Parts: sequence; structure tokens; C-alpha cells
Amino acid sequence: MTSDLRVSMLQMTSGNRHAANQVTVDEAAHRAAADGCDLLALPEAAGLMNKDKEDARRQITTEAEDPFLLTCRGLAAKYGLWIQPGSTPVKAADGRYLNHGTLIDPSGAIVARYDKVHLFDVFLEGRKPTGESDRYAPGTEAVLVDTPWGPWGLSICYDLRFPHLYRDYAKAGATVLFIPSAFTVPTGRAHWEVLLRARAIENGAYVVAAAQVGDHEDGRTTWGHSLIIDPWGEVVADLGGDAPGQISVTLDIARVAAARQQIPSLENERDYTFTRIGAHETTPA
Ligand SMILES: O=C(O)CNC(=O)[C@H](CS)NC(=O)CCC(=O)C(=O)O
Repeated sequence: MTSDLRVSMLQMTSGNRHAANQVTVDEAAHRAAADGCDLLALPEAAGLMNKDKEDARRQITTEAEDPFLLTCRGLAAKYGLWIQPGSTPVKAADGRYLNHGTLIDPSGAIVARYDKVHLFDVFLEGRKPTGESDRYAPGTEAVLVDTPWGPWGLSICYDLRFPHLYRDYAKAGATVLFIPSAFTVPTGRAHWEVLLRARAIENGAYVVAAAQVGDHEDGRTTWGHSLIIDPWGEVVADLGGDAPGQISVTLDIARVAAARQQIPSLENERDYTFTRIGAHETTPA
């Protein structure tokens, strides 16, 4: 297994048309290649951030026709880069709309596909319900993909709050967990970094979480703070909350095994019985 993985992470303010987002990624891939990177990681909704369902659906195509993914595939091949395009909306053959993650290899081939499993249907104080499942159908498959740097686990944004997904990836040997996101500002402030660091620590894996930032054309504002976290839980890159940006860092994949050797919590797991003591069974004082 190759130990050094040089990653470039892009923090974006994606717009509600594909074309401008493609220009942003074109420049980012050029920079990643100039920095000697193996991999470029993008945020959730990198190719199209558009909460207007009708307007979005006029633009969303199948994966094969998607202009953003075609651009990413061309850039991967041009620069010999792996690209994790975060996610972008696509239409499935059966007509369902999906929040669609992929992994593209340096030949430009899509080698893995992951559709967001846990959709963001929450009720934040003082806000309209987010209703992501009104716009997308949920995926039903966890996807781990073998690479020269070990297996990588795919996920998207709100999946972060479902730790068993990452534990399943880690038990199967995942070295890197991708969590591309478009977090809200209030939940980002309160939960983002602590949840990401927890996923890295409890799984002894690198976490690569490229994020959307700032004020978007579709009216949303996102938290930013794209983070890369090492298997010991230390933040190795943070792009801040103010503006788009890009950072290139070298990850040492051998540190995954080192963390899991020191704290073998994945192996120390045990089965247990579950007992509930009901109030009706207690003896009154
Ligand atoms: O649909 C798009 O265009 C892009 N996708 C999103 O913005 C998604 C669904 S609305 N956002 C999240 O999952 C935020 C999760 C979050 O903020 C939390 O868990 O606290």
C-alpha cells in the first residue's frame, strides 16, 4: 500500500448553474496538479447548488450526461488526478433524483458511486423545514472503494450524524472517510468540528470533509470550515468560514494502522445484552 497521499481540498460557494461551478473546479484541478497532488476533494453539491426544485430539475441530467461530472472526468484524465467530486444532483434511469457522490480515477473513469443515504429532513428553530427528501430519493448502499492507499469510504454531509456508517467502513479497513458537506451555519457552529473529529477518532481514520461556504445564489448560507482530520483526531487542515479556498496536504496512511494499534477499539468491541428497567417494575418507596 502506498503511504503518502497528497490531497488538495477545495472549499466552494457553488452557484445555481453548472457552468460557473465547472470553471471553479477547472482552476482547482490545475492548482492541485501544480501542487503535486494525487487527489482533489470537492464539497457536497459542488456541481449544482439549487434549492429551487423546478429550476434545478430543468438542469439535472443522468450521470452520463451531467456536464459537471464530464468536466471532472476530463480534468482527472488531463492531470492524472483522482477526483472525489463531493456530490452533485443526478437523475437515475428510473426517474428518481439523487444527491450523487462518485470517485473518479486518473483515467477519468467513475470507479465508485454513492447516493446520499440520510437525507436532511430537520426542523431547526426559527427556520423552514429543510425537507431534502422532497427533492431527492435516498440511497440504500454504503460504498467502500479500494485504492492504492487502502479502501476509502464515501458519504455525504448529514450522513455524518450516523456513526454506524463510518464504523462499518472502518471495520472493513477504510483508511480515508469522505464527508463532503454543505452545513448550515447554526449546526456548523455547534456540531461540525466535534462530529468530524469524533468520526476520525472512533474509527482511527483520516476524515476529508470539503465544504460549501458563504452566501449562495440560491439564497442559502453555509458554514465552510472544510477540514482534514488525522486518525488521532487532530485537525491537519481548516479552510475557515469566510471564503472559498484550497489547501494541499500530504497524509501519511501508515498513521491509520498506528492509531488502530494503540487504541484497537474496533477489535475490542463486544456484544452485550440490553436490559430496560421499567418504572412500573420499581417498588414504590
Ligand atoms: O441539496 C443541495 O443542494 C445540497 N445539499 C444540502 O445542502 C444538504 C441537504 S439540504 N445539507 C445538509 O445535509 C446539511 C446538514 C447539516 O447542516 C447538519 O447535519 O447539521
